[in-house]
Amino acid sequence: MTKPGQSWPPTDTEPAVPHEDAPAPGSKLGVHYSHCFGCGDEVEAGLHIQSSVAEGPVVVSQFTVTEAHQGAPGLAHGGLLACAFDEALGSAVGNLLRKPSVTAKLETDFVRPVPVGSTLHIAAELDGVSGRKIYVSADGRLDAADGPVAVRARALFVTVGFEHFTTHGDKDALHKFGVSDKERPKDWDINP
Ligand SMILES: CCCCCCCCCC(=O)SCCNC(=O)CCNC(=O)[C@H](O)C(C)(C)COP(=O)(O)OP(=O)(O)OC[C@H]1O[C@@H](n2cnc3c(N)ncnc32)[C@H](O)[C@@H]1OP(=O)(O)O
Repeated sequence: MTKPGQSWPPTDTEPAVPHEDAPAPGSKLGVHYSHCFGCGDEVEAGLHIQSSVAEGPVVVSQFTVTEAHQGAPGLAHGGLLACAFDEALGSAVGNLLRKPSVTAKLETDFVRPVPVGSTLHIAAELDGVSGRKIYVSADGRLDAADGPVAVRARALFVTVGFEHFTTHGDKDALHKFGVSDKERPKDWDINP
């Protein structure tokens, strides 16, 4: 992917304009799937990320690091932090554009250690769209929205069809969303 100093997005893009049905700035975003490791409320050791819509094509998320998320003693595991950014970036894409999309590429810069007990404030912004490709980036700041940057991330999401989840996913779990083998629910316009 891009290296520091290279342009981002890496290709010509159109502005990422939020969908007319996207939640308004200030809206809290709920759990998109209760078993999601990033936001799900039924995953005890999950990240329990909470997100809301901000001004601009931006979603802000908070993630508090617990002992379940350690790599070194008292410090967050880098892979866990990447996971938090995947969720925060995906939440911006899914909720603002309302197109089912999956992460194709995720790049993280770990700028400073993130201790257990600290809360990362992640601001994810849609940077542009090129066909099915959606470019999005985020900063994660320690313990306050204006705290020091601890992690930065950039990602490419690719919009997929309904069949991505029905073909590759768990059909029984999808039935929870009212998905049959043939029919897509009318309101199923973001990721399950
Ligand atoms: C409200 C909802 C909140 C949701 C939050 C959820 C956050 C979590 C999101 C995830 O973690 S999703 C799970 C992790 N990701 C995956 O499992 C995706 C696995 N990969 C795939 O399924 C396919 O590779 C993929 C759908 C991404 C692309 O396959 P396709 O066959 O549909 O498309 P194609 O390979 O033609 O790629 C489309 C475009 O993207 C480009 N592309 C794809 N992968 C790329 C890559 N890795 N790097 C750069 N470009 C890439 C590709 O070159 C092409 O560019 P062009 O249109 O310009 O030709």
